[in-house]
Amino acid sequence: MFRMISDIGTDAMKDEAKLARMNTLQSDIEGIYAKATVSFSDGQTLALEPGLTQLMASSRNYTKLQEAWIGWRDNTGKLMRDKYADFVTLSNEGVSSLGYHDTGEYWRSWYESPTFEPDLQKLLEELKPLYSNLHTYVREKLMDLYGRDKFPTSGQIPAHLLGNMWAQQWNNIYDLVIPYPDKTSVDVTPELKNQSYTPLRMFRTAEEFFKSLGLLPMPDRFWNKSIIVKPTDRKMVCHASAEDFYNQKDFRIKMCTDINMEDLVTIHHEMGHIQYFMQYKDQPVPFRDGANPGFHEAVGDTLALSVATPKHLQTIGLLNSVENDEGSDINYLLSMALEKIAFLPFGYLIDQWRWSVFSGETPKDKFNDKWWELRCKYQGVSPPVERTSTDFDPGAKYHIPSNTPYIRYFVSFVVQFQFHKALCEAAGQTGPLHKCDIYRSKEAGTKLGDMLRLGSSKPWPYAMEALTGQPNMSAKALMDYFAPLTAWLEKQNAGKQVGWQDACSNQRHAPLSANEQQAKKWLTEYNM
Ligand SMILES: C[C@H](N[C@H](C(=O)O)[C@@H]1CCCN1C(=O)[C@@H](N)CC(=O)O)C(=O)N1CCC[C@H]1C(=O)O
Ligand SMILES: [Zn+2]
Repeated sequence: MFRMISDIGTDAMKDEAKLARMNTLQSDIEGIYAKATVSFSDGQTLALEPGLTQLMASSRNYTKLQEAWIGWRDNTGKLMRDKYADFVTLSNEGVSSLGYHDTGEYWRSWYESPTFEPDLQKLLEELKPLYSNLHTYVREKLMDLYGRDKFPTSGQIPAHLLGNMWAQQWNNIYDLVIPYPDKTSVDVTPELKNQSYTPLRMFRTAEEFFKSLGLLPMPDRFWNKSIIVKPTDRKMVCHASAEDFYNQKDFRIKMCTDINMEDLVTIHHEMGHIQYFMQYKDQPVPFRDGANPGFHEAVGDTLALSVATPKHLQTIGLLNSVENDEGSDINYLLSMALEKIAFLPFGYLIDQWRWSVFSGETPKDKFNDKWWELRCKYQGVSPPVERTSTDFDPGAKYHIPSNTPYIRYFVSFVVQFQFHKALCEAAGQTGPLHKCDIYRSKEAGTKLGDMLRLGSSKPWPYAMEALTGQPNMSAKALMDYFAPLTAWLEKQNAGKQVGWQDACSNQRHAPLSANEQQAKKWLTEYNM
């Protein structure tokens, strides 16, 4: 039932005036986020999409990145803190009449599991070694590029250097960390541009993958009513989304599509929601949901695990040659780790923060301290500049002002590898999981479609068992997928300080002395 009354549901809020106040606060907060831009010292003013997103992805100028990072937070979160605190109070009052202690408890109830929180913690712990090894490898490369004196002695990576406004996924710094530069590079963004792909062609390419599995095509109304490019005549929240109009025929995507690989993956993500909406459209309305919210997030990403393979990209003409050697393999696995492994602590900590706010554990004057306590501890990222309690950095991330729960993405990034493994088996693929492409497999499509059609009519362990043969969330498929990379990273990091201290320190590393620089240069050349 999460979808129908995901915020509170009007029927839950007895007091009309309080409901009106809560909705006003929510729309004020969303309005701040929607209108925010950053004006730079050089006179340039950028909106989040495409300007700031492209800058965070492609700039290698430490100071420019820092200016964008601070400016975005000054013009979003910093303006929301007090309103958000009032919103939390009213949101909790709303759910208390539904019988929940607070909004966080209500949101967790959608997973229908008394062990949901410890299960999540166990998954994160299982995945921590792989994340720590990736973090260490990336940190070393960034220290070489930006200088050790920019990095805290406690081991975190400054959050503005990871190619993304929130450091949530690091795929945009792939070129800075690529293990074997002379081997196949999987980034097809240049090729998308060379072949003058348009947003529509990107959407048609995604649809063709779904149809190749025997899944449902996008209906005409979808193509007529969706908005897939940033409108020039009016303001629109560009953050990509997919909506179900609950009339069994109207399903739409809104997205300011940029011509790059990241957006091609996002298109699959959004189209995965549409496919789910359509597959369960004949269920009674209360069952027109995902089996749990994480399942809804995992559909499109699961298919994108096939689409992103060099083999598939070659099949659709976006990669002209595929080399089958260890170096190309590691290059590919690292690019996937920058998107999937890097995300895990981020996907976990957003609602750890929010649940602690809803429960009352984190009061308003501790909002930002708690946020950086979690970011430093779980994600191993640090703020580029000192933060104060009047900052409100959580508010700089879409899902906080839009009040969209986030643990669903952590669940999705785990279960999508279970789904991928099950569909690869159904498709009769036997090689390593990261090379599997289920393209054109009707067996895989039937298996997935059968699970999607259930909607939320069965408990999610039933749906999980129907698809994968067992009822639990498990990190095993994800670990199997990345196994070759794990071994390679451990070798790369041998002798290095792996990991970071829980708390971020303000102290930075001393710069290398001249002869230390020289020694490092020789070492690097020698290792080559
Ligand atoms: C880009 C994506 N946009 C969301 C999504 O598609 O989930 C949008 C905004 C919030 C909910 N939403 C919807 O479309 C829902 N209506 C879907 C549904 O009905 O369940 C997004 O936010 N992502 C993708 C990766 C991680 C996360 C991020 O970018 O941080
Ligand atoms: Zn989604």
